[in-house]
Amino acid sequence: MADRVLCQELATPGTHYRRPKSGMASPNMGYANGGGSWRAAPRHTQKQQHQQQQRQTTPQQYGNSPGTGTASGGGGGRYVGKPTAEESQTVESTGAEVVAGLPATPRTTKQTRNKSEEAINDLLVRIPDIGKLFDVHSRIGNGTFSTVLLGTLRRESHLPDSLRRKFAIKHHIPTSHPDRIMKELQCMTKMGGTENVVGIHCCLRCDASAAFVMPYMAHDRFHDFYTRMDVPEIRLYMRNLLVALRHVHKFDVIHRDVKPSNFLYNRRRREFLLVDFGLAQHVNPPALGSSGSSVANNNNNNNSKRPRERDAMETVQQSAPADAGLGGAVKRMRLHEESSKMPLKPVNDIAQSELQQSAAADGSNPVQQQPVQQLQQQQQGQMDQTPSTASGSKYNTNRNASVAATNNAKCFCFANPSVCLNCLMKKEVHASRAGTPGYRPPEVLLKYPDQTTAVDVWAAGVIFLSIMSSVYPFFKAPNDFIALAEIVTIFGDQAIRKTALALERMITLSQRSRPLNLRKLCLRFRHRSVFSDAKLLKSHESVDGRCEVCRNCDQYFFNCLCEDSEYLTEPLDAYECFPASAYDLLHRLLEINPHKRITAEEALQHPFFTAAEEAEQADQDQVANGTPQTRKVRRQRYHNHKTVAATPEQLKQQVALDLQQSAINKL
Ligand SMILES: Nc1ncnc2c1ncn2[C@@H]1O[C@H](COP(=O)(O)OP(=O)(O)OP(=O)(O)O)[C@@H](O)[C@H]1O
Repeated sequence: MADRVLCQELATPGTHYRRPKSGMASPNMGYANGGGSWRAAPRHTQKQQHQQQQRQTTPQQYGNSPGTGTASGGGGGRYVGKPTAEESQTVESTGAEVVAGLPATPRTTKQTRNKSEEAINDLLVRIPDIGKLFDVHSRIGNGTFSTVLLGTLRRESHLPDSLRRKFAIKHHIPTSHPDRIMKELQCMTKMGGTENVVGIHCCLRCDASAAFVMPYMAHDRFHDFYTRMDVPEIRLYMRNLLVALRHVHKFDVIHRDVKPSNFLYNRRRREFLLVDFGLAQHVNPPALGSSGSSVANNNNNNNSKRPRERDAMETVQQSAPADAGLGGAVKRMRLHEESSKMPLKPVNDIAQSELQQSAAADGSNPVQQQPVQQLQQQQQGQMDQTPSTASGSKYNTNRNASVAATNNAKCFCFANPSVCLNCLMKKEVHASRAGTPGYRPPEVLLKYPDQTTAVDVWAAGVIFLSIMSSVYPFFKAPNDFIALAEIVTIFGDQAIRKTALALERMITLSQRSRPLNLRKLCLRFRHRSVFSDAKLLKSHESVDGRCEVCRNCDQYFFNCLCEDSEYLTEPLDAYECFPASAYDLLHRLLEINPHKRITAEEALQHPFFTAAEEAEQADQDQVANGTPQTRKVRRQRYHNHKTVAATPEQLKQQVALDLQQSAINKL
């Protein structure tokens, strides 16, 4: 059982540590393997992995060559301006540089340029109207189900570059299901264009191909800024992300794919944009109680599927073994049930709708307390999940006839090469797992059917964790079981067990694991070069060259990350760069239990944001009143914010102090 998996880079790469002779696990050990035992990952291997990762994420640059964009449009497609300073630093999620103006000297390889041209040609051939309306310049993003290209209006081609409006044209691949495209479109028309949520200008369709025309936002690449932001900028980034989520959640919509590449950020202009509603889903309305009555609602979850990274709806009984065994190669795409079939609006209707912010947001969040889940059981080698109770679940399927009779029946699967009859008779559980690996919350990994907007809040927490720890991606597991094990490693087994119980899921773990301290984790990662220094190890080694390793976190004792560490660890205060409230917010965003997790709305009221806002306000007031002490006050506040809280108790006290401080500031 792989319930203790050290997340990536926990063992610090780059320094050579002697293996402890005590026989304890070494910090050089990285992932647990599929069977749950620790697999040694020597430092050089980790380094290689890291380098490989770096290579994978090395920016590919796609400039638009002067010839692009003219496939069907004659000379009008040439885009011959120079990039502005701002534009030339913009990037796309796959690492491609988006040169919004024409690069004087294309900096792309031939291969990437070809890909960009291929994408342009493909779009213009499949939807010829695009070529009549737009000059398409380059590919700016490439996802599983779409390619995003940069376009400008042909009728504005006579204007100087700086005056030509830019558009992001999202070209859906023809195999994308119309319902999925329709839902994405509906999300954007209903919610977009405000509060950092991407809007849509129009949608063009020709036969099986569809393209969205969205406002283009030049943006920076997460890779380039996540380690460079100071606290005010982190605050700004997180606030804007939460503002976007609050807006989306007001519509009872779960974005389901919150990750850095879907939250665009233009550092210079301080602009933000949440994009990609391809996996968005409506929160299930409250259960009707009677068996089988809400199957259609449940089916709403199945609205979007991604065959590669993002796996959407699968039945619990099918999903995990295939994933685990085949590394994600086998993906089922059960596209669309009757509830999601809606006629597409005529193109013109959509084109005219310039992002009305019409839909009333009542703010209610019908987070339903889920009725009892039906029994289901899996034997996955590493982990069993068995719902603890049985009764009238709304997720009945055609197998529901004998449910009452079989729910409490004994299971005979164990040690048998087949699923026992009793288990075969159990109802299927439909739980969406749409989303990007690494950002899936515990409830998704536990296959809890009644997922809410808390799914997005967890993902925001993972982004925050990446920023605070300077580790991106933070979680990187090959399948959902290891993903869950990574979470267990950090948050401890108790938290997961309790949540599983609260969600009426059962999780069996082979060993216990105490939680790590998030502050220690962040600072230890952030300053990995310091804490992994060979000299530091040397200074802690005994005369015979041994150094004790913590059995729980597998770090050398002086770097122990455990919440309740029994060791005297290296002091971290000197390296502190965050206010205590940042850790508190991180804890709340990454609350294991989705029912207890903070909402985006609440998070925006957290002292991490409010204390700073009020401090700023007080500063402004003082300036307005001509008080000469502004700088001193600011310094004092900065000092306050730097105050360190080492334990959870101190952390709470610190947050209370922050609150007090903000109350004083108000006065
Ligand atoms: N409005 C926009 N302005 C600028 N760039 C954009 C815009 N929309 C999308 N992009 C770029 O295109 C990339 C892919 O867009 P999007 O996520 O919508 O496509 P996708 O096919 O769903 O991708 P993925 O499968 O990776 O999520 C984004 O990460 C971003 O870099």
